[in-house]
Amino acid sequence: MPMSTASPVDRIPVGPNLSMFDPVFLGLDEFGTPVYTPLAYRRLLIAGEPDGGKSSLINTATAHIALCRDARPVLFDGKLVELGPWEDCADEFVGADMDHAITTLRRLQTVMNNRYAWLRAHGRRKLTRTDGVKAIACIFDEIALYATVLGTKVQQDEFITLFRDLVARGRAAAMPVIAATQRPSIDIIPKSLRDLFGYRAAFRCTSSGSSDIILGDGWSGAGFCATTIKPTMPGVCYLIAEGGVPTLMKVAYLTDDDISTLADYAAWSRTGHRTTSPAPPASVSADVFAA
Ligand SMILES: Nc1ncnc2c1ncn2[C@@H]1O[C@H](COP(=O)(O)OP(=O)(O)OP(=O)(O)O)[C@@H](O)[C@H]1O
Repeated sequence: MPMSTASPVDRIPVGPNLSMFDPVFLGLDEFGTPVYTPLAYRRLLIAGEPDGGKSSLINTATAHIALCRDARPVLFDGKLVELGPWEDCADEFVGADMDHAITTLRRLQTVMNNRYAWLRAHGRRKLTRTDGVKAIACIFDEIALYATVLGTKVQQDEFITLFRDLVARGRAAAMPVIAATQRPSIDIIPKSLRDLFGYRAAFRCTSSGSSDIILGDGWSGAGFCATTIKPTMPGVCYLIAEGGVPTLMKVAYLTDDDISTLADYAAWSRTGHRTTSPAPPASVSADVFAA
């Protein structure tokens, strides 16, 4: 059968078996070693000044999640443009709408409670790959918008309470959280919330205090400070993992074209509908996406 005209789908290697429980390639460390982390049980905080490269990390993670058969992405993006390309891959996409944000968080809390009830009934402590339950990956960009700008004070407080509960309890229920902010300040990321994130990425900061708010107290004094990342080094961050030492790394970069191509493919593999053209090429069999 002749190949159909080249389309975005043709350029993507078919990978129908990606799993939320597989390690995700995030980038390279300063020695050129690939940095991988599984996301299924992670809470990842991404913070730093504007233009530091937070979007590249959030998009790299979102791309993996969108391509996983066992993941259900729930996206919050008050700015609409960061996660917007992935909307067709998401179970729920929340924009600059506080009512929608709170309703969605309440639904997530209910699902989380149900998952905990199931775990308890089965004498288990956490969901695993073999349970056949999909991970619900909750991705927020930018949290400050929901926590301080949109809606009323009462709504912002409810948002923060529900968000904190999701971050605190989501892990065992296979409901990982990835949250980004360009405001690494104590009012947006109080220590009690920061410490719930086992993984934290500090992109360029303008003060050692901001860097410590992300990485943890004392790291700037120990020589790990995101103020040393120059404006000419977008995509470079310090990544700290539970109990470890911050690693300087450069995150993988997806161009806007890469993102739209991947999102198109992921949307088609999930829904049968393309985001940018009507049908997948005949050269790609739908069988490879069977559960
Ligand atoms: N990993 C990377 N490699 C190379 N260039 C990068 C990388 N990440 C980001 N950049 C460059 O830096 C620019 C700003 O990056 P990005 O939009 O991700 O920053 P940001 O921290 O998300 O900013 P904002 O907070 O304003 O959304 C990008 O347009 C891109 O040109």
